[in-house]
Amino acid sequence: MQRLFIDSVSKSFANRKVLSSVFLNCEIGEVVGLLGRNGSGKSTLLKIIFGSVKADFKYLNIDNKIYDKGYLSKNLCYLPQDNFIPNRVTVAVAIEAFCKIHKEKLLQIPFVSDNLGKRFRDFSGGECRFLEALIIIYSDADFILLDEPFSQLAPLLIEELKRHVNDLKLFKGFIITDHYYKTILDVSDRIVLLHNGCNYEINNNNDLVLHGYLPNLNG
Ligand SMILES: Nc1ncnc2c1ncn2[C@@H]1O[C@H](COP(=O)(O)OP(=O)(O)OP(=O)(O)O)[C@@H](O)[C@H]1O
Repeated sequence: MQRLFIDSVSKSFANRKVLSSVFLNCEIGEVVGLLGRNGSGKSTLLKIIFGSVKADFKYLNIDNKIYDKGYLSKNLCYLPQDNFIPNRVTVAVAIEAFCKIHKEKLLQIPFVSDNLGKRFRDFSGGECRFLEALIIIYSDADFILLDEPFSQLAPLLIEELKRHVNDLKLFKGFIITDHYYKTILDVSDRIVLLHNGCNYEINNNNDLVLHGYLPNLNG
């Protein structure tokens, strides 16, 4: 079975423990939603899996091989919180760099095929985010990490992006974090919450209240 898991993750910044013995796993065919309050360590955890931040300790296993940095598996793609495709690059060149296996499907999306020759600097912030997210979702990697893919998108594009994640999860495993928590609840097969440096499996809204993510509106 194709599976990514990371275990025993601990990470401190300047003596402040952000992650403490965290576990997260993802299989092909599932979307794992990662929730947590501001500063709970969601981005740090994704960066540790990808390999751009070094953990104090971790055990990372992708398809039964141990990795120090996930990107070395060549089977992991990551959408960071900030734009990552340089402004002068065209949509066509960016697609060429990331997408071969699912390229034809990506080119069937009108907003993509209509704008192949345009550079990223010619799009609005939300349009850039949408395109970057699509390119990562349709990349060749089996495991996809998405850090706030919905954050700059208007409702129609959020719905469209959710559809693409759903279509591609036949071939891939996704770990997605965002503060649009209802969208995360909609698109995910299971939810993991980071709180006080630890991971919690979430089964319903009450669990989100219990672990301090949602306010308790019943007093
Ligand atoms: N390079 C760094 N140096 C020092 N502290 C850092 C660094 N990166 C992250 N932190 C701290 O680690 C904590 C977790 O940050 P992280 O960005 O992972 O949180 P997050 O859950 O993604 O937050 P948000 O939802 O607000 O984006 C924060 O308190 C942050 O200030």
